[in-house]
Amino acid sequence: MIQYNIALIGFGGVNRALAQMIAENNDRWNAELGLRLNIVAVTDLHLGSVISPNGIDARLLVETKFARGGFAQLSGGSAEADNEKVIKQAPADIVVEATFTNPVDGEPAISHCRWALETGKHVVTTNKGPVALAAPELKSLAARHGVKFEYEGAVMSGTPVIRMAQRTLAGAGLHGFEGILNGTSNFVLGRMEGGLGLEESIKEAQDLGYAEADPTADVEGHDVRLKVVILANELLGGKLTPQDVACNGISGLTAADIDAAAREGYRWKLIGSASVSGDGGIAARVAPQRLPLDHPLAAVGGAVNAISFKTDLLGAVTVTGPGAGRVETAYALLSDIIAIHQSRPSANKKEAA
Ligand SMILES: NC(=O)C1=CN([C@@H]2O[C@H](COP(=O)(O)OP(=O)(O)OC[C@H]3O[C@@H](n4cnc5c(N)ncnc54)[C@H](O)[C@@H]3O)[C@@H](O)[C@H]2O)C=CC1
Ligand SMILES: N[C@@H](CC=O)C(=O)O
Repeated sequence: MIQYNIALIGFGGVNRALAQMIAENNDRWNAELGLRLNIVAVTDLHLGSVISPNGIDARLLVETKFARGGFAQLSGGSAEADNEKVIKQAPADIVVEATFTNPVDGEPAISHCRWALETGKHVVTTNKGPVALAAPELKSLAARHGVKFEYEGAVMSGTPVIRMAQRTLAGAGLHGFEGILNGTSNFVLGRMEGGLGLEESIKEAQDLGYAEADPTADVEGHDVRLKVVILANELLGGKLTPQDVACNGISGLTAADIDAAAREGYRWKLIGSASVSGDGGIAARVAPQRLPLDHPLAAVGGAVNAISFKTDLLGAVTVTGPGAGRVETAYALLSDIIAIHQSRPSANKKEAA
């Protein structure tokens, strides 16, 4: 059995859900995978920070109602969120970055990842900022320090599309994709079809843990734009920045637009897409589209996402699954940790034997 010490950066919906999973599943993971997770540090802008080399009881972390600065009441705790100290000094093997996504410059999450990798710690993250805006730098930093930078949850939450496409569509001639890549806007469109207003629908998505800290990023398409950049760069060999992706969200759609589409046998969906063009460039965009009801993406409802990969050998390969949610996204972090566990040299030696 291998025990991984982990540091949680940000203690909002996703990292709390991961702590809850740890409280409930360590014994099963040990039996099935030969690993256990031990939380040795947590830091959060509002709650403060705590380092405890022997481990913090995951159940106590999720069950305690901490007030602002409340980590000060824990042994080794402080009311200040000293992220740099926690990331550099905590005895963690893996840093779990789940602070807010900053779509403009990716900070402070990019710095969090840099500090971790530079001090020889693996990083797993659901934060789209570092992946969309600094992946080449962070991957090369990871390689130089012999650690991993993993980010499956940055696109489609717990639905494993990045690793799946990289590994199982290799050689199929992937040349493009289109998909529903934002759970909040898809949920909101569905609620508006049912007669609810935009603001009330967004509020529901927030309560369910789907929306970004600033939900403008969801409804204006900025979140999908980051995901399109990530997929185009990871899977199509692009070097896109968000500025390369034309972007329109759903905030301009009115109840009348939605009703008219329904009467005419269509449904509005926010679609992110990219394709390799004849000259080898990549054309990418985010825009609401009116899809006929028999289109494969038209039936995808709620916070579910779907992506259709366009390949030479298989035609379209469509994957659908959760696109947002606290537990769903925490699962992506777990899947990254398992990927790190399974890629360790001794695991590979065992497989080869
Ligand atoms: N909730 C979801 O369905 C999904 C979320 N994500 C991404 O995962 C990340 C976390 O999401 P949630 O947990 O839902 O967000 P959240 O808003 O519930 O939690 C973020 C936490 O980070 C803390 N934080 C913000 N800035 C900080 C800083 N500088 N230092 C320390 N703590 C800081 C906040 O106090 C908050 O507790 C975000 O980047 C989000 O875009 C990705 C996929 C799905
Ligand atoms: N706010 C995002 C969360 C996942 O990336 C969404 O709704 O899809």
